[in-house]
Amino acid sequence: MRIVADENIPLLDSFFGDIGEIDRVSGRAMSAADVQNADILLVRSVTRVNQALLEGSRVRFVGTCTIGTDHVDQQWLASSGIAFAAAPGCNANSVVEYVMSVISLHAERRGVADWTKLSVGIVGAGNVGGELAHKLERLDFDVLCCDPPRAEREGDDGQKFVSLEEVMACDVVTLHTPLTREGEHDTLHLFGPERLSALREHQLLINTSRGEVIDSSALLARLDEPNAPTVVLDVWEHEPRIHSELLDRVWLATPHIAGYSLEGKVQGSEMVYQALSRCLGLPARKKAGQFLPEPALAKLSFTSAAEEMDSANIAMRSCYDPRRDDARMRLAMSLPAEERGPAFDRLRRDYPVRREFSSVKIQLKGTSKSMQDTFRALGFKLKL
Ligand SMILES: NC(=O)C1=CN([C@@H]2O[C@H](COP(=O)(O)OP(=O)(O)OC[C@H]3O[C@@H](n4cnc5c(N)ncnc54)[C@H](O)[C@@H]3O)[C@@H](O)[C@H]2O)C=CC1
Ligand SMILES: O=C(O)C(=O)[C@H](O)COP(=O)(O)O
Repeated sequence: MRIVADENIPLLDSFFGDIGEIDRVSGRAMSAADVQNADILLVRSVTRVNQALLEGSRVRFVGTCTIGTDHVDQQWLASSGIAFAAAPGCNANSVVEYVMSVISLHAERRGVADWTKLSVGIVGAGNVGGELAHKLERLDFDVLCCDPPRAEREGDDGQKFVSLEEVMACDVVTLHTPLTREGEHDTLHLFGPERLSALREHQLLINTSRGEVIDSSALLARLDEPNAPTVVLDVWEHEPRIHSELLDRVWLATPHIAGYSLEGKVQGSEMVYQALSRCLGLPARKKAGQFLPEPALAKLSFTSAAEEMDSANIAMRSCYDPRRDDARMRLAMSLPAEERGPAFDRLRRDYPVRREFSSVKIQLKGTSKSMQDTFRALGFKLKL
């Protein structure tokens, strides 16, 4: 069995080595010639998987080790009898931790002593948005969610959803929809000139969904106007060749790495390994957890002298500080124009190991119940 795989998929040998012979290729540059003699194709989000790539090949299974599937023509795969699997939810927690870290930095920057006083509006309440809402509610934030497809499916029996306009009145507006180009609720340029003009100076707009959910020319124009909102972008139109003027105008800019915790990436590989094993009728005994190394930061300790929010900020930022990704991104994007695309991809290929909050044990000595609840809600393990 011949497997062609994006070289950036972690643990290829560990998960897939005994299923077939693996050829590693660049996901971004993958061509029809690369996959011609493959039986199995494993990708991440940067490979367009469609008729042009696969027609005439032997490929019978395609797996993407990502949540998003907008790069895959699933209709064509189904009509060609090619099995397909994605990794829903694999890196949802990583994105949630990115957003929580951004919100905590924003609160500090704005002089908001209690970050839970910021209302948060979530657009798209699936695996990422739903988990984010859950964590924020546990922390006592006011959260509003807009998800018309879920609202229609679940009716009055489900969770309460509000309109996009209501969500857009929140202090923080964060986008977690898939990129869809057709249908009643398509999201391509969901945030165009009109919606962007409704956002005000005190508001924070975060996009970790797909770049094309925001019209970047309209955003650029809006950011040049008075009373523009603060913007954080992890995803960009036309990656890896991003709009560098936009980069100059956003507060935090990161190279599509919100989902890049080690846990998230390895779970993506595991979920596709499970799906492929099912498809081939093989036992699937390997688990992501067995391959995760010991974290560099294993323990943090706070005493009764620790202040709740300061301690939570220290803990979150010791695990993950988006400002470091922003600094690396700005440095890379200061290269000459023709070198920026490859530099964007290098930032992603060579991404440093980032562990999730759950990898750190927090020791709390004589601290309040409220402080313990905060750490638990953030996802840290407690050692009392
Ligand atoms: N920046 C990054 O590193 C990452 C980005 N992503 C992106 O985040 C997206 C969301 O991920 P999940 O939550 O796991 O997906 P999901 O499929 O579980 O949830 C998406 C939700 O958006 C809702 N939705 C669809 N159209 C909508 C609209 N017009 N308005 C409001 N809600 C709408 C859906 O009903 C669904 O509940 C992915 O599709 C992917 O594009 C995912 C992982 C990492
Ligand atoms: O899972 C998704 O969806 C994502 O956006 C991934 O985190 C993107 O990672 P790559 O596939 O581009 O490595």
